[in-house]
Amino acid sequence: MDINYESTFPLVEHFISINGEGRKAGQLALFIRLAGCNLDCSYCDTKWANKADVKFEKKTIREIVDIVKNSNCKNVTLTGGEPLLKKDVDQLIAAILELDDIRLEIETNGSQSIKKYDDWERRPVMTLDYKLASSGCEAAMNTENFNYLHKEDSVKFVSGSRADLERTLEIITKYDLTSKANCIISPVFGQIEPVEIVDFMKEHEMNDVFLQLQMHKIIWDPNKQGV
Ligand SMILES: C[S@@+](CC[C@H](N)C(=O)[O-])C[C@H]1O[C@@H](n2cnc3c(N)ncnc32)[C@H](O)[C@@H]1O
Ligand SMILES: Nc1nc2[nH]cc(C(=O)O)c2c(=O)[nH]1
Ligand code: SF4
Ligand SMILES: [Mg+2]
Repeated sequence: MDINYESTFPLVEHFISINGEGRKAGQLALFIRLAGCNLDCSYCDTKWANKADVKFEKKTIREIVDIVKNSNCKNVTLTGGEPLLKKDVDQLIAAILELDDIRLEIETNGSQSIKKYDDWERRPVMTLDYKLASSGCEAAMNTENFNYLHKEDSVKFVSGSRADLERTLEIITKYDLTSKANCIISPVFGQIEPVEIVDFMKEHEMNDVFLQLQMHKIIWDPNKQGV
């Protein structure tokens, strides 16, 4: 792929923290957060980054690659907002993957196609949300994406109710998702007790599914930015 290193992206923040979510939870990671989203999930903890008037810095691919190099982090998470919406994001992804020894994860909301990455020689790891009813955005889900999952990818179900958990089970079963990728259930923070999720997993013998709590919201104030 030809990479135009002068292409720019709206960077709202970048920081090093422990990854609080997903299969790399607990490891240090550099987070690169881009502004703007096509969805408006009821529970979104990053609504500020999606506002039309959010403050951002226009950063070129060259500058973002420098941020990655200078971070000395092996894990890099590209998030937002919705990172896959951005024009030329594939060039940004390819440029980061050109660096040695970098594990790149994309946090994506499940509405954007991941098909085109399927045959990349080096491909980022996808953490793909399936938005449930309590998000208000389930209609936007692109289930064709389930055909393009790789084993190291994750499908994340952020659940806020018993109805969300039942739908999670239905979707995992219908698309045989545990055989395709890691399946993760995470509570909508503060909306459902984690024990209710564990009880549901036990009740339905969901042996191949991971429960995940957003670790950064336990370590720091849940509303703190930049962690
Ligand atoms: C802020 S989103 C950005 C990436 C992308 N837009 C998405 O939704 O996957 C990153 C992750 O945070 C999760 N998230 C957002 N608000 C949350 C909340 N209140 N409780 C639990 N998870 C939340 C999302 O579901 C998503 O998995
Ligand atoms: N510590 C920490 N881990 C995270 N993993 C995914 C995040 C995200 O917002 O995409 C996130 C985040 O915002 N903070
Ligand atoms: S898709 Fe992600 S960033 Fe967009 S509103 Fe939902 S949780 Fe927030
Ligand atoms: Mg977050």
